[in-house]
Amino acid sequence: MQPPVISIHKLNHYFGEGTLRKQVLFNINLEIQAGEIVIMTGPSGSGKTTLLTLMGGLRSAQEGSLKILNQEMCGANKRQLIEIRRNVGYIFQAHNLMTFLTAKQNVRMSLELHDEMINQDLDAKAIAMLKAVGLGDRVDYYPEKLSGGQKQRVAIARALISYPKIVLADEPTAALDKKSGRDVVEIMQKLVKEQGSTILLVTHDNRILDIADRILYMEDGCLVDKQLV
Ligand SMILES: Nc1ncnc2c1ncn2[C@@H]1O[C@H](COP(=O)(O)OP(=O)(O)OP(=O)(O)O)[C@@H](O)[C@H]1O
Repeated sequence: MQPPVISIHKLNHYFGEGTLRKQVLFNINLEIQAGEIVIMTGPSGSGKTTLLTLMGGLRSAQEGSLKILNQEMCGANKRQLIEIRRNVGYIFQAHNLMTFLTAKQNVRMSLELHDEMINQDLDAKAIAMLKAVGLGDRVDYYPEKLSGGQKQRVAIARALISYPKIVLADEPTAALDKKSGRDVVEIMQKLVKEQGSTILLVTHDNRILDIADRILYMEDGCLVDKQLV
């Protein structure tokens, strides 16, 4: 059997220094296998985003063990964090598209960061990915000419075009109406299953819980067992 994509053991995390130091994650234990769709939910301030950013190598783990693709992130240096991020696709609530680039250029840009892509037809790859998210007729549009759902689909195309092993999504439907939110998560679900990626999605949106293989519930910095569906 393959090792888990993410393996967390007795993880604690703190913000602040000295007397202001505050513990926000408490004894987190978690394993996520390749190909799983995992949704994490729970009250505001419970620590979901903090855990997500640790799992994406966006901040370094302080105490306990956090392995991403078998690489220990606890005490990792900047170079190791950057290295691991190459395997992760990020999708945020605010899609963070570059307003001065078209949909195609936004998607293409994420491939330009990969050395092995030099000499490949990046435009063709970006267009194919935009088609996969249903935006084949919008490749040359600037973000301001796209709806919220369309912008989020560009963000998905941008995150998935490099076939990341791990996809992290933080509230990807928060700014969307019911129909667009549903479309967006179904596209994500389909593509990550096709690519064999693992997805971890943080949400308050109860309407999308059914796409998950597993639901985690976070409360006061702890992962708790709770039957949700
Ligand atoms: N950079 C930071 N510095 C200090 N405290 C922080 C920082 N980021 C988060 N916190 C605190 O850590 C705790 C967990 O925050 P986090 O954003 O992880 O929660 P969350 O469950 O994602 O909340 P939400 O659902 O509202 O996004 C909160 O008490 C928050 O105030």
